[in-house]
Amino acid sequence: RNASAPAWAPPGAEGSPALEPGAAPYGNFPNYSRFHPPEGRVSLLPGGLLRSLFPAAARPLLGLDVGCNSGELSVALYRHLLGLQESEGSLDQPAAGKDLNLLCCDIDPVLIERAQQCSPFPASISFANLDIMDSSVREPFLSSYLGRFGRSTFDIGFCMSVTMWIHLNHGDSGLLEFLSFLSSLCQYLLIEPQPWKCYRAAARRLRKLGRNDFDHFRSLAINGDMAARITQILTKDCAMELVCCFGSTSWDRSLLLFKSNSSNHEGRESSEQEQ
Ligand SMILES: C[S@@+](CC[C@H](N)C(=O)[O-])C[C@H]1O[C@@H](n2cnc3c(N)ncnc32)[C@H](O)[C@@H]1O
Repeated sequence: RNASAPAWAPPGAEGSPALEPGAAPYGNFPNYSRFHPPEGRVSLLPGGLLRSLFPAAARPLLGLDVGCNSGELSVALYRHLLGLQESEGSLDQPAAGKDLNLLCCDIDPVLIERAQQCSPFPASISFANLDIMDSSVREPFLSSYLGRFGRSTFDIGFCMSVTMWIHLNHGDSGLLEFLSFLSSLCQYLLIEPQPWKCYRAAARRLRKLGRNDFDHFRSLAINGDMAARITQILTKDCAMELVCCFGSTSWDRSLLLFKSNSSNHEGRESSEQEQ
């Protein structure tokens, strides 16, 4: 690794002038998808996933992508889950027989602007600048989006390579609050947690630079096998069950799918009503 690149940067980011050390304290790397391409992760998900998770849903499905960066993974997920080919644009009918609306948010307004400009599916994928940890803003914002569909929760949430940044910036309590919030908001949750070695690298690099933003790091009691810890929190404290682990990507990260056991989710209500 090039000494001038941040240690928490994606592999291959060496020497990129856009990745100045300390320039991305939230993991808000520009061009992130170039270094951590979406294909490596979406290809782990079965194409018919939505149909198997929501066999009875007659209405459009709603998804929330937290920490979407400039949207490349969001668009790839949308295409993959609906069975659309790369060449197909917004006029094409989803082949998987499901209608999906995605709300994608990120704390970085510049990344969101880029995502909005490049989105091939503006009618179905919305990008919004939102700090998901700011409850005074997120609650009205998300309620307003859900309200447009007459809903109060999402069918599925995506949280890909985001938990470490929430954890480093907001500590153990922030991570617990974040997971609890997501589990109350989404019937299913797909999470790609960063492993602990990434934390060490991120904190070490910023410490060397004299930054103390990640003071939380030394006091984190939630540590070690992060996939196991996050699974434990979601299943013990957040009334979710682990449905599936889609395996590790070549970057040693698991894709974990959880399902809420709570009866608050409309997906369950509507499929029960339909029977
Ligand atoms: C490492 S990138 C992952 C991007 C994308 N999810 C992927 O996996 O390709 C982490 C993203 O989370 C965003 N992020 C971090 N903290 C956030 C917060 N509190 N609210 C919203 N987005 C946040 C960062 O800006 C960054 O774009």
